[in-house]
Formats: sequence, C-alpha cells, structure tokens
Amino acid sequence: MADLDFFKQINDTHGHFIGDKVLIHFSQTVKSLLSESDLFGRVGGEEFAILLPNTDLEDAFQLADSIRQAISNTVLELEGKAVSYTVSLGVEASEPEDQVIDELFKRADLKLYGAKDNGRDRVEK
Ligand SMILES: Nc1nc2c(ncn2[C@@H]2O[C@H](COP(=O)(O)OP(=O)(O)OP(=O)(O)O)[C@@H](O)[C@H]2O)c(=O)[nH]1
Repeated sequence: MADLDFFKQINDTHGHFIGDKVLIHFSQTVKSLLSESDLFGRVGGEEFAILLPNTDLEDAFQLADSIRQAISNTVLELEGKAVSYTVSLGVEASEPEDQVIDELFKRADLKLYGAKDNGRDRVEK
C-alpha cells in the first residue's frame, strides 16, 4: 500500500489542480517501475495498492523503496511552480491462511501506518 505524504498540504499550498497533477505523476512513476504481471490501482484519494504476484517480500520491499526514492528525488515543474512530495509505503506478503484479499490489504495498511508514524518518506515491511 502506498499513500502520499501530507497531500492535504500540497492541495492547500498549490491548489487542487496541481494536487491532481501530482497524483498523475505518482501513477506514471509507479507504472514505469512495474512489470506487466503486476497490478496497480487507486484505492482512495491519495492511497494506492500495488500487487506483485511473482515477487517475494524482500524484492517487493526493494521495489517499494525504488518507488519511494524516485518520488523523493523528483522536483516537478507545474504551472511555473517547483513542487516536490514524498510517499510512504507498507509491504506485506500474502499467506496461505488469507481467505480474502482484504486480509492482505489490512496487514499492508498497518505497515503503512507504521511508515507514517516513523516519519514518512519510508517503507515498512
Ligand atoms: N487534488 C486532489 N486532492 C485529493 C483527491 N482525493 C483526495 N484528495 C485530498 O487528499 C487529502 C488527504 O489528506 P489527509 O487524509 O489529511 O492526508 P495527508 O495530508 O496526505 O496526510 P498523511 O497521509 O498523514 O501524510 C485531502 O485534503 C483530500 O481533499 C484528488 O483526487 N485530487
């Protein structure tokens, strides 16, 4: 699970239109780093789910950190303004006991909250 950091502040500082552009930039960045078999979708305002069916937990962590770094290292030029932002991610592996995908999402969300609590712009697994 991935959630943009302090996104309300981006909207408040730069306006909703630039906020939308940031969401698009995030989606494009993630897509550019995924394989064809991976799944990616928006699950809330500034929250996204990434499913990596053929990837173990360690490789998923590395991919999540590549996404984090790609975002953190970018300064966008939008409407003549320099805009930077960060993202926090929580990574979890599916377990044989999982009955529905929501169980995996819930665990990944807990890791995401940990990433937020531990300072944002980070990945927890
Ligand atoms: N521009 C834009 N803003 C959106 C969209 N969907 C949700 N938002 C905004 O996203 C913001 C989310 O704010 P919060 O839930 O407080 O989270 P946050 O500011 O990112 O803070 P943390 O998640 O704790 O780092 C709200 O201000 C929403 O209005 C959208 O489609 N476009």
